[in-house]
Amino acid sequence: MVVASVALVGVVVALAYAWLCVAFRERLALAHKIPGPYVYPVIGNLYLLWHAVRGFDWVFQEAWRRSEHYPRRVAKIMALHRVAVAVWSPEDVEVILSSAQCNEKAKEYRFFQPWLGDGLLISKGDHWRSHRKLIAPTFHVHVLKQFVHLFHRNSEMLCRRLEAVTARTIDIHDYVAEATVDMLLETAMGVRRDTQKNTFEYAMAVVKMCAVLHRRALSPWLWWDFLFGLSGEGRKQRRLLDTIHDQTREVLRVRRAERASGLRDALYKRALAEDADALRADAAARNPEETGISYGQSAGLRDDLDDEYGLKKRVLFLDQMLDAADDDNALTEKEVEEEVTTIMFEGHDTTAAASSFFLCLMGVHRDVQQRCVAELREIFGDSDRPPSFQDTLEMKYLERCIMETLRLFPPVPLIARHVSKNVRLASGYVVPESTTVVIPPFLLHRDPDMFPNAEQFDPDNFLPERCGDRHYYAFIPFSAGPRSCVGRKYAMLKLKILLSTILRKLEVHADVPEKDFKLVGDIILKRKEGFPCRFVPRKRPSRTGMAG
Ligand code: HEM
Repeated sequence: MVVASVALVGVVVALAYAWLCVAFRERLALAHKIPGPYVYPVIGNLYLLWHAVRGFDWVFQEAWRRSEHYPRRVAKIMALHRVAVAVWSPEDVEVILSSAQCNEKAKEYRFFQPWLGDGLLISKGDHWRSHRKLIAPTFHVHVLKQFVHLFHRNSEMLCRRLEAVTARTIDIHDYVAEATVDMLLETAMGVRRDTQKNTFEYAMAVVKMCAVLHRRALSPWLWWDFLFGLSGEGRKQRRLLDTIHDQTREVLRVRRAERASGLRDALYKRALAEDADALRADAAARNPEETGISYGQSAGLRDDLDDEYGLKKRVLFLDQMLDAADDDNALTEKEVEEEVTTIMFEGHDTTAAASSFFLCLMGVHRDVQQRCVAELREIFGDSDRPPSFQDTLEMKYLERCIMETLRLFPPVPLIARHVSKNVRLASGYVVPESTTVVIPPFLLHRDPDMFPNAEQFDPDNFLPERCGDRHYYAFIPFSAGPRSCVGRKYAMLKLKILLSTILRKLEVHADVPEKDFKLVGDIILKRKEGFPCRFVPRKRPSRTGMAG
């Protein structure tokens, strides 16, 4: 009886498999031409997921090691009729990111749905297009200039917290995560930090939520919503989402109340008054040609963040959302919540990771740190004055260090797209329709043809003369093309002000060289061991010479 049942199941599986092979023969034939690890019948490459039991840092290291087996920088994995293709040469990445047929996020992003709903990161079609048109102008550089003093004030507050723990080894991520949430609240959302409860709790809930999504993506038995809902991970997700969505609702409540009491833009106006001198100096120095804030050779790629409509309307992100909901009925209440939740996530955890990697690298490369400090002393002398927007344009070496950090440790280590029609890559392979294409900036950025000594930390990789001839798509920490990061200029400005303020006041020390970082390719790239650093107050330069 048992034998007969097993035989019956075997026959059903074999027939179903044979049917899939026939029904999807074109897709499978194209997929089989792409190199990849050995594909077993039925389970395909699913066996690779069992490596997850060895830990997620191990999965990341293993994928990195195996990528060396594919010199054309294309590889596929498959199971049944489903195919995923990874591409990490600039030419192939360009084909995918610039193609209108590849504008849709991969199906796997559905795991974000309970968290972000149909927010900009995962939405598609006309919904995405109309929301992007509303949101992009609120991150135009002319809006961002208003934020300089708010970024600085929050950076100073962070420095005071770091001064209270000098000489102790701390996990700097815990500190910058809270600070980057506070900055986001005070700038894009226009609400004062002190109107919000516990932003640290929110920041930590986001970190844990990314880990839940990562574990789910690597555990096929949790892909089914029903089973996931019953699992411990599902329960954890529900608890974390309560904290995260509470924060969104609280932000909306406060800003709505301010608008109702006629305090719209109050924060901005108050901040203007507080920092009027710095802003006046900034305006005087403003060069209309200079939109500032570059991000490597990708600066040559113009997109909707460069359009001049940002000049006409300088509205904060959250006010733009509320105007669209209250005045124009262009957004529903739910849509506003989803976009706020999306920006709250994308806008802080990415910059927290970038700052944490940067500070750890500075702590190890003391000579590079010294050059950053020397540049800051040229800009500010020995004055404590706050930075202006113009100052941030002078921070050329610091900018190169930030970009080199984003090259080696891109906060978003994987980008994934759904390809709706067959797409021929520059390498000649054809990605079949209905495929997930994965782009790992982490591997792309370590291409020795694009970056000599690709594994070394070398800020000179971003000297203008080295960027000139490099492929535009060789460095894409913010992605590229129509779905590029809407907050990239905001991020670069925030990073420059936050990191320059820290380096002006504090020396940073770290002991672990980057080759020993245990990386976890989570939704946002992290280190398994955290980001251990020590801070020491920086001595002021003497009149006769420079102190350390
Ligand atoms: C160092 C900081 C940042 C990095 C490295 C980064 C990176 C990225 C990347 C790679 C994408 C594309 C993701 C994908 O296609 O799956 C993206 C999208 C996005 N980012 Fe960022 N980001 C950063 C900061 C920010 C900030 C500060 C904000 C907002 C304030 C933001 C908002 C967004 C949004 C809304 C999208 C979705 C855009 C769309 O699909 O139209 N990001 N980001």
